[in-house]
Amino acid sequence: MTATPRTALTVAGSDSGGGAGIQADLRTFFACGVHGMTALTAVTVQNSVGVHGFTEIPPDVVAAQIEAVAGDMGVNAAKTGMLATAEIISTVSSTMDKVGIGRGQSVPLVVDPVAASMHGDPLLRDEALEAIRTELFPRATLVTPNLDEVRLLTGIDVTDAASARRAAEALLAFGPQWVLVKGGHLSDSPRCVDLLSDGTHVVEFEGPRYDTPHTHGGGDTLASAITAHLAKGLGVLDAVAAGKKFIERCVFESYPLGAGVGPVSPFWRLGPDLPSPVRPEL
Ligand SMILES: Nc1ncnc2c1ncn2[C@@H]1O[C@H](COP(=O)(O)OP(=O)(O)O)[C@@H](O)[C@H]1O
Ligand SMILES: Cc1ncc(COP(=O)(O)OP(=O)(O)O)c(N)n1
Repeated sequence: MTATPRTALTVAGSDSGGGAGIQADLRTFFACGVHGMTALTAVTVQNSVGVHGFTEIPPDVVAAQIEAVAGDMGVNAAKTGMLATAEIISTVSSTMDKVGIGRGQSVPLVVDPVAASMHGDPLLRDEALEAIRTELFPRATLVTPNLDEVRLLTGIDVTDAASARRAAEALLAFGPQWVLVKGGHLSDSPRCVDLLSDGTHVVEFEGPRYDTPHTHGGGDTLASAITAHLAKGLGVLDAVAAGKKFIERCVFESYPLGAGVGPVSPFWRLGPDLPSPVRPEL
């Protein structure tokens, strides 16, 4: 018997293609060495070419999943991804308070404000954006929007470092402790720069931009790697630094699958004997 591992909870939707959503979160938690737990919010019909529809889980069932694992197994850090509706967002927000997860409580909460897939297919009902701003963001230790989500949430079009800083300030006004503005979509930029701010510290995490179309699940993988490192006891700055290093390599190791966009790969972390695009014969 070994020691009890650290635990991370993801509250998110299922991607039937296995590259994003709860599947990406679980494989990232595993690769980062924490025990992953799930509260499913929606079932998407999804593959490499897009999201063909989704069905939500009843809010009381979402709450029951969170309470079941928090009460019995304990949660060291949590993240939210696709939440689909305003009702689910409200229920998740109040349940997080009830079980002691989120800003001002002992367990950190990472909020990835998933609104649409990379193909532009909606993953959030239109009326739910306001609930993300007013109910979820004030409870977040860290929020991790991509540039499309920044535009939806603040109206700010991020084109450079100065507008990324303005966007971070606008997002901090909704009440999260930290904001990470992800720069992956600035495809004109030769480097991928993610800007982290709590209003006092402003840090740019800069890395290479790999020339690959296969970045499905990148946002989920980054947010869950950060969550895993928070679960292991790192502070936000160190957890984001570790998450950025992790996602860089996952993008480098991404692989084609299906006719469209393939997923980023956390397999590299698990050693040379596991399936990896660098060993295509497997
Ligand atoms: N081509 C790439 N090469 C290296 N890192 C990338 C690449 N594309 C995105 N990233 C990184 O992956 C993470 C997710 O970024 P982004 O694509 O902006 O979010 P999302 O997947 O939510 O749309 C960020 O850390 C970003 O810098
Ligand atoms: C079920 C589900 N959740 C989230 C996403 C979006 O994931 P993300 O990591 O932002 O990746 P891309 O959509 O950019 O590939 C999803 N597609 N499905």
